[in-house]
Amino acid sequence: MSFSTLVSDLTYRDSLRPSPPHTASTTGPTDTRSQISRARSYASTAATSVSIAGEVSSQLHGGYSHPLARAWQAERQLTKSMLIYPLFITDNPDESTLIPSLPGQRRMGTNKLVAFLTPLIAKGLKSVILFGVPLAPSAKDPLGTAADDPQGPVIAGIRLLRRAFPNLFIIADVCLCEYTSHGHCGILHDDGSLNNSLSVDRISDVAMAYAEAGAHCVAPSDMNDGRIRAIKLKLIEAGIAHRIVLMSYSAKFSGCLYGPFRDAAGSCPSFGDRRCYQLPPGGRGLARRAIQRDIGEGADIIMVKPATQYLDIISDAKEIGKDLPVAAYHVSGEYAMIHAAAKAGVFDLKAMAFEATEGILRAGASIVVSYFTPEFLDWLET
Ligand SMILES: NCc1[nH]cc(CCC(=O)O)c1CC(=O)O
Ligand SMILES: [Zn+2]
Ligand SMILES: [Zn+2]
Repeated sequence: MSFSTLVSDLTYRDSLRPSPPHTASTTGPTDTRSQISRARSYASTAATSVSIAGEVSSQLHGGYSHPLARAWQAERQLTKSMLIYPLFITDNPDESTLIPSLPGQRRMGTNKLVAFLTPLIAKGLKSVILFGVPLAPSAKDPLGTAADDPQGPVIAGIRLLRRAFPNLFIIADVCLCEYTSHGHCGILHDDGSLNNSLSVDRISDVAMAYAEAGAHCVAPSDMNDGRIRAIKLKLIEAGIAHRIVLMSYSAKFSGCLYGPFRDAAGSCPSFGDRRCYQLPPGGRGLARRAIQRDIGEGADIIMVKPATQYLDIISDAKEIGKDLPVAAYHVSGEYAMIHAAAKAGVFDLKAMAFEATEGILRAGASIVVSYFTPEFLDWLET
């Protein structure tokens, strides 16, 4: 064993010795004195700077005892401009109903939007994502015709919000499941499977209609293969690609966390499930391929959804797409779980909302779609 290995080995073993007990958040004067004298004794006994460094680097609390110093430990601190708030807009203009499975969230008609959003915008709301909810059963058909109805809730909502709130960034979720009679995210073959090419044609037409109505961003959440490329090409052809952000739900996993959303949007499939077009929860490689593909097809932002069960995917997305922003959707089931657990006394709602959202940022996201947005506008200063 060489001298330097011996020294570092001794230092390492010393660091394993029990240190004097101290209180959780502060280090008392005795403790500090004993550290200094121990550090000095290392310095004076043969031990080189290696062992001093070992002793000193075991002390981490000093770097984060103050709240500001704690905040500085995060690579990305949560700010209001990172948040996107989901809005469910119904085809009944005067409707405003609480959604039972999404505590505190409402389904609203266009006549209710301005009064609802005015105070939120005053508190710093920067962006919303719109979902259309046709309530009339007659509004649904196999092609999801209502999705781009010029009088429908999304297009009417975009026009209205652009006029009422010139600084609000408006995102339109693009999918057919809210509008199809079968509740699937595309157009089907006779055997009930997705017809990918017809679906992509239709989805890209719907995206164009939202972009032309004034959305700043279109966000296809359907997962049909090739839809990003199809939308980008149509945007280019129409000469509006330079002013529309294309946000792809690239890594969207199937699972049980979308239940409250499907309640809210009335988009539960009438048969089967979404497994053949949403990713299997264990499919990390598939998610990486989907992210790579969507970047190659022209996505400007990539999204991972759900969020807290998929932090590794968010981190993969940031690594694969290091030159574009990564968004995460903290979905309805995650929100409902936090509410239910807080109500049962498991934890404090606000503390958990922060912990979950900070985890999402730490993993690599810089944009978060969150039902907690109105609360964060109260909780955050900037
Ligand atoms: N394509 C529809 C869509 N867009 C966003 C969500 C989920 C959002 C949430 O759960 O909050 C869903 C549900 C689904 O795929 O069934
Ligand atoms: Zn869908
Ligand atoms: Zn399929």
